[in-house]
Amino acid sequence: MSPNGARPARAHAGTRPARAHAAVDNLRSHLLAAARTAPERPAVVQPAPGGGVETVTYGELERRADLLAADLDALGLDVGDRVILEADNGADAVAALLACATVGVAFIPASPETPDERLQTIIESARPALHLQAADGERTGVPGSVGTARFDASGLTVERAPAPRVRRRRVVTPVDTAYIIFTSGTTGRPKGVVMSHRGVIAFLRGAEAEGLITAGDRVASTSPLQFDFALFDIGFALSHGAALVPVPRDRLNWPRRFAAYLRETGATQVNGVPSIWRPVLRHDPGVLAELGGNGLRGILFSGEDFPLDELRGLQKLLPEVRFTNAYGATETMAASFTRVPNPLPAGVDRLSIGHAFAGAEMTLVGADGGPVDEPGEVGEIHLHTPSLFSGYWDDPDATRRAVVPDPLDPGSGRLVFKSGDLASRGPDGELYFRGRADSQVQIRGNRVELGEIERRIGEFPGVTGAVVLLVPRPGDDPRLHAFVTHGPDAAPETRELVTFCRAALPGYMIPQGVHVVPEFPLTTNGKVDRAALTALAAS
Ligand SMILES: Nc1ncnc2c1ncn2[C@@H]1O[C@H](COS(=O)(=O)NC(=O)C[C@H](N)c2ccccc2)[C@@H](O)[C@H]1O
Repeated sequence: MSPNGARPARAHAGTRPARAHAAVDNLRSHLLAAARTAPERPAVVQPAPGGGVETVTYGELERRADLLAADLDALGLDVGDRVILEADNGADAVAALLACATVGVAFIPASPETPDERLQTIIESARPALHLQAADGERTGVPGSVGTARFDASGLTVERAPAPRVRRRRVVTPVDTAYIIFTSGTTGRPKGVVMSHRGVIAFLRGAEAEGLITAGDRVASTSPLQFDFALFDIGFALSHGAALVPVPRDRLNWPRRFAAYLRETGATQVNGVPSIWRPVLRHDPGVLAELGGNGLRGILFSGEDFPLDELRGLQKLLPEVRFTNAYGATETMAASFTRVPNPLPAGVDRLSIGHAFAGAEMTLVGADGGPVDEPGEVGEIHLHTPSLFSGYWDDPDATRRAVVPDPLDPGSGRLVFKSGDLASRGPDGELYFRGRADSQVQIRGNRVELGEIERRIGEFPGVTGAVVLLVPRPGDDPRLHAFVTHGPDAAPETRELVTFCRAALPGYMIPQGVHVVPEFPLTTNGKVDRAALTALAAS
C-alpha cells in the first residue's frame, strides 16, 4: 500500500514486488485514522516559530508523514532497519515516527538532552542505519557507520547516505518492530525494549476502552521523547482523534509559563510523572487554581508513586479535575488506569493501581511460584496482555527472564510479563503497588520493604518526601540511608526523625543515615534518581 493508501500494481512474476506498506494494524494507519474522517481537526497544538501557538491538522500531519516516508523509502532502508529519531516532541517528530512506521523501519527515540556517550552505547548496540534529527538539531559526531539526515515540515535533508542494504523484506507486518526504547536499566547496560505495531495498537485499543478522553480533548504531554510515556501520549491523543499538546521543557519548569501555555493551547488533560507538579506546588500554587476553571479536566500520572501530601495539595487546588493513576512498564506500554478519588479520603495511605485495562489481567504470584489470592498478601505482578513487547534487543537471556510461561498455567504455552513489581489485593481484588521486587531487601536476615520505611518517615510533620536506600559498604554491612525533603518550615531533626521511626518500626528498619535534601535528583524521565542518591550516600 503506497503511503497515500492506493495499492501498487503487483510486479509481474519473477521480480520482487515493490515495497507494500501494510495499512492493516500499522501504527501509522492506527494513529492517522482521524485523517480519513476529519482531516481538518487539530492533531498537534504547539508553540509557533514566531511566538504564540500553531495548530497542525490531521491532514497536514499526514502530508508531512507521507513526504518523509517517500524520502525514507528512497534511501532503500529494509523493513526492520533501525533509525535513531532524536527530537523534542512535536508535529515534525510525530510525522517522522509515522513515516518510519509507514516504511517499516523501527525508530529509536532519543532527546537532544541524551548525552553523547549514551547515544554512542545505543548506536553500538542497535547498529542503526540512520540518525535522524530535527533541522535545528545540534548533535554532531555521529559515527561514520551511521547515515545522517535532518527533517522538518518540508521533508528529509540527507547529509550522509546510509550504507546500501540488502533488502530482503517488502511488506510491513503487524509483528514488525514499531520502536525500540532503551531504558536506563537499573543494572548494567541499557536494555532495548522492542515493541511491535501489534503490541502498541493492542494497548491503545485497551486504553480507548477506558473512555478517559474524547476527540474534543487536548492532551498535554510533558515527557521527553525517549520515555515511552511520550509515545503513549502521542498514541493516546491521536488514536482518539484528539489533539496532542507537547509541552517544551522551558515551559514545564516555570509555573506561570506552564499555566499560561496550558491555557493558551486549550489543554484539557495533562499527562506526566508526579515530579512535574513539584515546582508549581512549591513556588506558585495559585496559578493552578485558575487552570481548574479554564478547561483543565484531567490529570494522568505514571512512573512512580505520587507522594500523597503532594497529590492532596494538587487536588485541593483542582477539586473538579479527574485524576488517573496509570501503572505499567515499557515492556507492555502500561497495564492499568485507575481513577483516584478527588479528594483522596483522609485514611487512604496508598494509591490503588486497580485492575488491568480491558483485554489484560494482572495476577499475583508468590515467592513459591504459586498464586497469591489472599487480600493484603504480597506477590509479584504477572501481566497477561496482548501488548507484550517482542523482547529485549540482542539479549535473549534477559528476555527469557521477563517473558515467562504463565506460572498459574505453565503447560498452556502462553507467556506473561514478569513485572518485577510487588502488589497486594484490596477487598474488591483491586491491586496496591508495594514496590519493586528488587527493593525488597534483607537486613540482618529480615525481609524489608524499603517503601514501608519511606511511608513512616513521610508521616513525620513537615516531611514532604522520603527515599530510603540500602547502601552497600565495602567489607561491612550495608547501611540504611534516608533522604528527606521538607516543606517551608524547619528541616526535621535527625534525632526526632529516628525516634519517630523507632516508635513504629523494628530496629533493623531504622535508618542509620538521614540526609535532608532541598529536592530529590531526577532522572531524564523525571523520576527520583536513586542511583544519584546512592552515590551521595556513599560519598
Ligand atoms: N502508577 C505507578 N505507580 C507506582 N509505580 C509505577 C507506576 N507506573 C510505573 N511504575 C513503576 O515504574 C516501572 C516502569 O517503569 S518504565 O518502564 O520506565 N515505564 C514507566 O514508568 C511508564 C509506563 N511505561 C507508562 C507509560 C504510559 C502510561 C502509563 C504507564 C514499573 O515497573 C513500576 O515499578
